[in-house]
Amino acid sequence: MSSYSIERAPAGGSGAGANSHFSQSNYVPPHLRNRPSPTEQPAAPISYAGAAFGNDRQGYGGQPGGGIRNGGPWSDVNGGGRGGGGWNNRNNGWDRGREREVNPFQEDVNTDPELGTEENTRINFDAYEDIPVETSGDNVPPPVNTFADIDLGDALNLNIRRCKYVKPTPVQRHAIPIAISGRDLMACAQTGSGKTAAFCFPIISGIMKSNISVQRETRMPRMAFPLALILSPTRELSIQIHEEAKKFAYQTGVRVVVAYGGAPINLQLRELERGVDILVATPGRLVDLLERARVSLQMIKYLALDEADRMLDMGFEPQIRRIVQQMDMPPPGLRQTMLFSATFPKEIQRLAADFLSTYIFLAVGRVGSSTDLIVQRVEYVLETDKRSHLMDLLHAQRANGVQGKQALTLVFVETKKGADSLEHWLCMNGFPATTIHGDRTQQEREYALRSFKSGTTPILVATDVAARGLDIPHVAHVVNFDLPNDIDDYVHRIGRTGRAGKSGLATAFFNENNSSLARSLSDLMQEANQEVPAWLSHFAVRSSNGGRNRRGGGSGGRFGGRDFRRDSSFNRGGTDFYGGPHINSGYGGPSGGYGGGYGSNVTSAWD
Ligand SMILES: Nc1ncnc2c1ncn2[C@@H]1O[C@H](COP(=O)(O)OP(=O)(O)OP(=O)(O)O)[C@@H](O)[C@H]1O
Repeated sequence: MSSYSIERAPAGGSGAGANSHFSQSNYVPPHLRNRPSPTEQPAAPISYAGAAFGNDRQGYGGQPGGGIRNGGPWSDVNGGGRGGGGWNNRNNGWDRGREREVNPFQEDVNTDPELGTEENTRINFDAYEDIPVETSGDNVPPPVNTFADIDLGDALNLNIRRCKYVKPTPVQRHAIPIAISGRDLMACAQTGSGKTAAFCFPIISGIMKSNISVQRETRMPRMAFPLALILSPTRELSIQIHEEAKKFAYQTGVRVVVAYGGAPINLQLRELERGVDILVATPGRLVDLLERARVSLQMIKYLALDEADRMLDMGFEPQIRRIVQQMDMPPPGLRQTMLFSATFPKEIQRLAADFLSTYIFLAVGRVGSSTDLIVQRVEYVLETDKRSHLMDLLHAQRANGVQGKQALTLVFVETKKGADSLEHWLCMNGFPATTIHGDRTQQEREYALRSFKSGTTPILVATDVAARGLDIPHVAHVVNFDLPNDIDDYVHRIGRTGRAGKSGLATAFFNENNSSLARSLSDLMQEANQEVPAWLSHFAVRSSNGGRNRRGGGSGGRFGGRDFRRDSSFNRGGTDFYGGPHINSGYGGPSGGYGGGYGSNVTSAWD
């Protein structure tokens, strides 16, 4: 490995971030881009009304609990106020003359950012310290130990302190310097380990520091020209990323907008018209906006796919190809592309290489592994006994005083109908529950999430729509009432607990119908130092000739997280995906790799 200095990043590097001159730039906040040139119209004097942080809009009309925090983007527009545009350590956020940037920290607003004594500082970082890290690719920039080791800009640094992030998590330590240096990145790190910030910080910082021309936008005033696009597979996850990104971008002058299906498009169009730097979107709604010619991707400098393996699997891949390859987005090399997930089957890695330019592969922990912060239990339960078994678990929790807002239970089922019926049954039996799945309206889905988060209904019955990415504080227990067919889906589901250094419990109901998962489940549990019941090991042996899943259950192969470019079978035919074997491995992983083939589980696009 040749070491790489961020300060010495070449100005003409492969990605957009390579233009990281840290000098004062000509960056123009989006609300000013359709105006005459800044030289003709001097910036208004800064008059940020820092004390008033109220929001004069309500969430959904008539819905209880529709406060600002959980109101989602349908309620995040405030009224008047005035402030100054600005970037980096100028001290203000965007301002359209009519509108002031809402403070996303809300009740934290008067908290001195220096006083980092609250929730996120209690994160158990020791839990992450001995995690093996693998990086591969050319000239991998070295990791950092503190946020201060990277010049992210004063305004962003202040927001990091407001979030009470005292130090970077391992994926942030490695991924942020890579992304800041302008390199494309495929990053894999365990659930709940801080991947959102790992791609948001470099994007926000890059936009703050960049020289962006306003030329193209002035030609088509009704069309939005975002500089960064963050795609995610579900509406709720896009909403969450938007909420996070708004916190990180507060008073940086960088404006973040969200667009997702199921919500009125007119409101989203209005938000886009007001200007957008970072667009967070689900693929279906974005295609709609592109077809209406209300968004152009020609100025995209940063593309991030969250849950990238899901975004590139069979349910979404055509839409993603359409957005990334068939519209007006700059090609790899002219944009910077970052792919993040906790799981990355090799077949998907190979596909993903189409979207990347000489990228760095980063794995923090083994690809697809679960964190050992989660205690995993598997119980043999016949289909007919599942309800009474769940009831026993819930009664036991109640008897132990584990209930209410501080101990939420998320129950995964296979079907939407099953979700509704289980929810009804739980409510009838004295356990307030709600449900989230694809047959509910978006309003109902968001309301259900709020009701769950607030503890009003401390049980949420969900399909896989809630399996990925959702960061819900206080989920103490995940129950796989119906196990998924794919071990990666299991990893994401149980990852709704045990996040950010906190511990959690995951219970799975297993029976003959789940035989094909036995091998990979028992391997996964073993790897995470969990107790594997003897009966599950028997199932694993029995099913290892017939089972088929991503980890190679059928082939008896070991699962190992690593860069697919290191696997010679993927390099047959003379394609050099790799561009030089510069491999830094914190652990001597075997070369087995996935190998069982990517299952033919077609998942529908959820947005
Ligand atoms: N440096 C940090 N210090 C403290 N808390 C952090 C830090 N970075 C992230 N967090 C918190 O950790 C939690 C999990 O982060 P995040 O949702 O980004 O995880 P993730 O890796 O994307 O998970 P998933 O794979 O499930 O999507 C969030 O509540 C976030 O605010």
